[in-house]
Amino acid sequence: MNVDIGNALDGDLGLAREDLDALDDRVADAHERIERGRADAEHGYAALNLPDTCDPAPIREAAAGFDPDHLLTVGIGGSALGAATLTDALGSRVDCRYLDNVDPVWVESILADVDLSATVVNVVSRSGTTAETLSNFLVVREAMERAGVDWTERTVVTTGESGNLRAMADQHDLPALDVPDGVPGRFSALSTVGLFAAELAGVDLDALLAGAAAEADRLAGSLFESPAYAYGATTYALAERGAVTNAVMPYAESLERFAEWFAQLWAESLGKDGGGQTPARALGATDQHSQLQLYRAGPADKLVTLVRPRESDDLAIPETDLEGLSYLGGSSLGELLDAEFRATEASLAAAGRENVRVELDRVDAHGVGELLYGMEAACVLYGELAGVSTFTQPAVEWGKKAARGLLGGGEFAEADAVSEKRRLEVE
Ligand SMILES: O=P(O)(O)OC[C@H]1O[C@H](O)[C@H](O)[C@@H](O)[C@@H]1O
Repeated sequence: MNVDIGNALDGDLGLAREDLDALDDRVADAHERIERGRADAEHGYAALNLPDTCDPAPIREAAAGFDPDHLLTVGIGGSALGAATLTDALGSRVDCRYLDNVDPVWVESILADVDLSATVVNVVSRSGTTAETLSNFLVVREAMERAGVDWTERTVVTTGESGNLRAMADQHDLPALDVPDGVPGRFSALSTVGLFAAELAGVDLDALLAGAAAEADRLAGSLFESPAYAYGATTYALAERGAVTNAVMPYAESLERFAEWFAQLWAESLGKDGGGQTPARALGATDQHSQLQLYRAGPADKLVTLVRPRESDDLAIPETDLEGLSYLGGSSLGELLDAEFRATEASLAAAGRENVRVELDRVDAHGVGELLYGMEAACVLYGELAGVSTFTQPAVEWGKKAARGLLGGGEFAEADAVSEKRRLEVE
């Protein structure tokens, strides 16, 4: 992963090179803290050891013997987005669907769309208790029974040591993959959680983990020596100066889901104690024709992260005799995308709007391994600099308890707040 922070300097928010030089001492301290956490495999920090600790063998073993047309991953948040990011970015020989919502109309349409007798189900929940995931799984299970498919023959469970899912896997003797200790969901893409889908999809897991390992090797006690820390420190420094939004704009359709994965990573990890940075999802070049107006001319309270592969396959634009379009003929869609990327970057900079360029060599397993690991390390560094508890999500838990209380799943004070809702209806 290559990070260019030049356009983050001397813009409207006033971040100067000297500020980053001054911040670098704190980056060194934070790096030491992160390395200590990794050495002790502390909760959260253990995720940054996955390139070494993740063993693809049990994942391959769980996937062997299946040759499905469809893979239905049932999970939510960190138990779906990592896998979805990998299979979207790297392509799949299997039709991958992600049941990560409980919209009944949508769930029903997916179930109607796949051949359940040619489907593998991977039900993923670290806690084994998430209501959306377990409910969806019960629905899928019943649909399989109705279709005369033995779901126990086609289900692989990925979960923690205990919980409802673990109990079900034991009861029905289902193949089960362990979610590694100390790895929160949003940091688990490079573990059993993300890699079962990737394996079935045909992704080269060794190359993916090698890419992550290469990025891990670049972590160092200075932001000027580590692309991941350059990104984490710069986004933190800009947030301190008022960049409350971070618009992540990949220039590759295959990385659109990456922006969604990034949004959970950034929001749940850093949105604490009144601080954080709101992740916005954009796509280049498409959103140049929608959101870019705001990013260039709206409030000076954001940064734009432009992400792209340095190389990719290309498609020629045919010659044309249409006057005014001749400049396009003989060029290629790749050249056009590249020009759009650089033009957007320049247009933001010319308006004083901070932006950061993140590049990978190609959207391949190695490059995506680098990118995901790099962003996780950047996030952990930002969390250290901001002094927040990066690996918890108490605000999310609050809502989960309220919903559970409403559904009669126990007594939760949080559910009382629902009846206290203020109303001012206009009909
Ligand atoms: O894997 P699970 O335990 O089912 O959790 C799935 C998701 O649910 C929660 O609401 C958390 O906020 C997420 O961080 C987590 O990834």
